[in-house]
Amino acid sequence: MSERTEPANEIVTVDVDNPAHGGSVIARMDGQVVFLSGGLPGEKDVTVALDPAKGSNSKKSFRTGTATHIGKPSPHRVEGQCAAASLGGGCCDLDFVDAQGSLEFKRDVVLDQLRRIGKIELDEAVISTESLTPSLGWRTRARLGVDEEGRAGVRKKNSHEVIPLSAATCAQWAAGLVAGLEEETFPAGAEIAVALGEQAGGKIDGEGAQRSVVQLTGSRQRPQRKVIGGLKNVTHHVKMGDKEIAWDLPADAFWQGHRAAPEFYSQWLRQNIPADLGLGWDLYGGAGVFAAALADRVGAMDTVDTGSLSTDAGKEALAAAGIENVRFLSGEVSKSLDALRTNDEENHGLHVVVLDPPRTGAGAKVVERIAEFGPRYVAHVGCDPATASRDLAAWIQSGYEIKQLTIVDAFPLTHHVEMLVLLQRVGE
Ligand SMILES: C[S@@+](CC[C@H](N)C(=O)[O-])C[C@H]1O[C@@H](n2cnc3c(N)ncnc32)[C@H](O)[C@@H]1O
Repeated sequence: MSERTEPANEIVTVDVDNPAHGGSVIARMDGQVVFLSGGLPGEKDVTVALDPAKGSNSKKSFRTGTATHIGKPSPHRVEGQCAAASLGGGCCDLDFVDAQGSLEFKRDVVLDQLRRIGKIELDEAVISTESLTPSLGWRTRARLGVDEEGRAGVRKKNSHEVIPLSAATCAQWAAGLVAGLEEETFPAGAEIAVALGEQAGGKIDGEGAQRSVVQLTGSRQRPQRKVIGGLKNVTHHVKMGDKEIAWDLPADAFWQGHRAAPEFYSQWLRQNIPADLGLGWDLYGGAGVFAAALADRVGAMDTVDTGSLSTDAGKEALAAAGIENVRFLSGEVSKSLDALRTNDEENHGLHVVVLDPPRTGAGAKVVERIAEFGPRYVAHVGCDPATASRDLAAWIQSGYEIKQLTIVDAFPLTHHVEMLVLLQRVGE
């Protein structure tokens, strides 16, 4: 029997146009669009190894490929900064661009998705951008895969294969996050959640940093969890106005990825949402960070989330901070809306809704349902430009207008981006 050989990659040279959603960039080749990874906007004479045009790809008007040599690099190009990504890790797909280039890349993607998906064209005056710092070592929580030999590490891109910690670590991780774990063995196929405690502003405690390591086995939806190292919970401190609030959270509970994010987002909310409001809702509220940020701006607040670990931590944190006007509910947002209060104790109605859905977005139906309750202000936080654009279009269709869009590079080294959007009911 003859051996099957893989077809050799076709090599072409292109100039890069604009960035695309998902971290690739777009070039054109004889009128055909090429989505290529490893390139930056404006780069010229880029050598591309095209992926074989097979299956559905061959029938479509686009090809995919990888940049292998850059003739005329972007002024924003830097040496790859992540050791794990250089070995194929699925973590840092944009580790070869500086902070300014990263922010411009993400701004272009967000505005493009708003135009294409949301049919939304914004006035420059309502758009602002921000890069969270630091741009390296910004993550104090991570999830590691475990290989057949029991070694923990970064999963390869689109694969279950693991790059063991002894071979490489990820440049997103704060110093000390995974220290010593390269010498331990874990059950094959488990997931390891690890977290470090932080002071206000995301500053890490240095040598004395608290750490928690939680092993997750079994199904992804309902894993068996076991604290296998350090503390049961680590503490995150967030400054809000003249208060500093402390959250004690397990390593596997949701907390914003960038260590400066909770404080930045809280300040943004406090700057953009006026005081003296009636009722508020904090939907997909996690541990109630946004509810806490607005607690002194509203009469009362209801927050809803499916995650019981963060809900429990939120209840404790707000009680310890003396915040008494926030009520935590566990459940799916779509099924909980009718159970939420519609007035505060002084009979003021629903004035503000904050929603921070997962990457899939809230969905047009949920947005339309919330809009029926008629809040004056909506703060929509979206971590996927495509689904957020769809949700924002639904807000506009439901009678709201965008007053402010802040595009935040909250996930440096990756293509991910956060959108903080303030909407107001038309006529308010
Ligand atoms: C991006 S996080 C926002 C967390 C929160 N705003 C914070 O800053 O901590 C999304 C949250 O949505 C929750 N979630 C996901 N799907 C949900 C749903 N259908 N209904 C309610 N909560 C959901 C997750 O548990 C997670 O806490």
